[in-house]
Amino acid sequence: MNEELLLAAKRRLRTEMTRRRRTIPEAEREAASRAMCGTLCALPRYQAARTVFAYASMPEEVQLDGLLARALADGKRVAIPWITGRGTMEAVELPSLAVLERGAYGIRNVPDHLRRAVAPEEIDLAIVPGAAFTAEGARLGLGGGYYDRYLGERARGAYRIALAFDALLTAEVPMAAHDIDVAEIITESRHLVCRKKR
Ligand SMILES: Nc1nc2c(c(=O)[nH]1)N(C=O)[C@@H](CNc1ccc(C(=O)N[C@@H](CCC(=O)O)C(=O)O)cc1)CN2
Ligand SMILES: Nc1ncnc2c1ncn2[C@@H]1O[C@H](COP(=O)(O)OP(=O)(O)OP(=O)(O)O)[C@@H](O)[C@H]1O
Repeated sequence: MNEELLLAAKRRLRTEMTRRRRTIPEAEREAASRAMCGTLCALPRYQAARTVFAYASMPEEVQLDGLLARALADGKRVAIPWITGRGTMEAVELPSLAVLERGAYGIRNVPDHLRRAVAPEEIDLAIVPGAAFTAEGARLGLGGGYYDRYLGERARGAYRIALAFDALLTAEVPMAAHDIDVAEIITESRHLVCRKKR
C-alpha cells in the first residue's frame, strides 16, 4: 500500500474507532479502566518497572489516574508526555496528580515550573494509548506520530503495553514501516501477549 492510501485507510479507521470509544458510557468506561489497571498491576513486568511512562487520560480514553496514583504510591518514577513540537514529545516526571493543568489539545500536563525531563533510555515500561489495536499488537494512534517517533527512535528499550477497551480491538490496522507495535494488550476482559509478526 502506498503512503497516501495507507494514511487514508488509517484516517478512516481512526474516525470510526474514536467515535466508538466516545460512545462508551462513563460508568462502563470507569469499570473497564479499573479492571485493566488491576490486571496490569498484577504483572511482574509492572512490579519490576522502576520508571513507567503512561499518560494523562483524555475523557474518552482508558482512565489511568488510578494507575498513576498507584504507581506513585508504589514508589515508581512516573512520566507522562510533554508535547515539544509537531509530532515530537518528551517524557516528563509526574510529581503528583494534583499538579496537572490543562495544556496543548486540552490534555492535562505538568506545568512549566515543575517540568523535569526523564531520559527515554530510563523508561522500563510504556503504557501506550491508541484508537485501535489488533490482537497481534498493531496499533493505530491519533495521527500525530508522537508515539511512533518517541518509542521507535528514543525510548527503544521500553517494554510496550496497551490498555484498550474490547471495542477497540479490530481485525486489521494498516501499518507503515515506522509504526510501532505493542508487546501486550490488556482489555477489560482479556490479556493478550502479542506474537511478533513483523
Ligand atoms: N492522553 C493522551 N496524551 C497524549 C496522546 C494520547 O493519545 N493520549 N498522544 C498520542 O499521540 C500525544 C498527543 N497526540 C495528539 C495527536 C493528534 C492531535 C490532534 O491534532 N488533534 C486534532 C485533530 C487532528 C486531526 O484529525 O487532524 C484535534 O483534536 O482537533 C492531538 C494530540 C501525546 N499525549
Ligand atoms: N518514526 C517516524 N518518522 C517519521 N515520520 C513519522 C514517524 N512516525 C510517524 N510519522 C509520520 O507522522 C504522521 C502520523 O503518523 P500515524 O498516522 O502513523 O500516527 P499515529 O501512530 O496514529 O499517531 P501517534 O503515534 O501520535 O499516536 C504520518 O505522516 C507519518 O508518516
